[in-house]
Amino acid sequence: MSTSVAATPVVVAIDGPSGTGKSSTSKAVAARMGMRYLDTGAQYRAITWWMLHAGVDIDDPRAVAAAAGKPSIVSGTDPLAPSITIDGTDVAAPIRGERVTGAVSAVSAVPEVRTLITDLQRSIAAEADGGIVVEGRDIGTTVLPDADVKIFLTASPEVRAARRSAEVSGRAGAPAAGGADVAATQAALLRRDAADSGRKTSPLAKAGDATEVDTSELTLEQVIECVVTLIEERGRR
Ligand SMILES: Nc1ncnc2c1ncn2[C@@H]1O[C@H](COP(=O)(O)OP(=O)(O)O)[C@@H](O)[C@H]1O
Ligand SMILES: Nc1ccn([C@H]2C[C@H](O)[C@@H](COP(=O)(O)OP(=O)(O)O)O2)c(=O)n1
Repeated sequence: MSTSVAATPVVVAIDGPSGTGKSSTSKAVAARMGMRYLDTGAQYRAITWWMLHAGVDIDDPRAVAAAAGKPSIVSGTDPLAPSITIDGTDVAAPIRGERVTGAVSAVSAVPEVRTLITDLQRSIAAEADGGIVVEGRDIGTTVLPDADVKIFLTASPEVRAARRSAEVSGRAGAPAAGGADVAATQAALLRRDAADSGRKTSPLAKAGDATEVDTSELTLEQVIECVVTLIEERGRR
């Protein structure tokens, strides 16, 4: 098992669409290598939760922009116990609900929201003495363009939808996902991909210098090993 790879803190950017394995891989890699971990999607979800909670019309970009600076988001970066609060409220569970998932692309497309959250992400990364794995959609392209290692995870829409459906139906009290549920999940994923890739400000995109890893046919352990190897190779250069 690997520990720290270099004397200087390593910054790793992991981007890609939903269900490609960003969170699972990033957490495991950070834990194994003694690094911090930042889930930037959770930050966009948290501000979306707050907007909905505060009654902001999320379909009105000017209203979203005007409210964006009001709440305070705090991300805990321990990969074994990541946390997220907004104005002191623990929102780790409610930000995964359908309402937030359906609204997050609209809120995260607003430039004022992105500027505030990007600044927050950069300051968290700058404070991570032992290095950090940051996962999201625009980390390699916009947030941390000088990251030491950049990875772009992909997987087929069918595989991503099956993973998400299994995850949701595995939650306490949830029914097992059938074919129709997987098809609906896939349609929702593709809609969100289109919105996230099509927005004007820092869309979901692979950085030119990122290594693309298709996880469709790989186990989670194989993806983790692949990322650890890429980080170790970077450390030896
Ligand atoms: N390579 C893989 N093989 C099988 N299941 C995976 C793999 N990577 C992730 N998963 C599972 O797929 C689901 C979505 O993974 P997650 O890491 O949340 O993706 P993302 O952060 O890209 O949306 C989780 O239930 C996770 O355990
Ligand atoms: N760096 C990021 C991270 C997430 N977002 C937005 C776009 C995504 O659809 C949402 C939610 O991201 P999240 O990583 O939680 O999504 P999944 O868990 O992969 O479904 O946030 C973003 O715009 N930029």
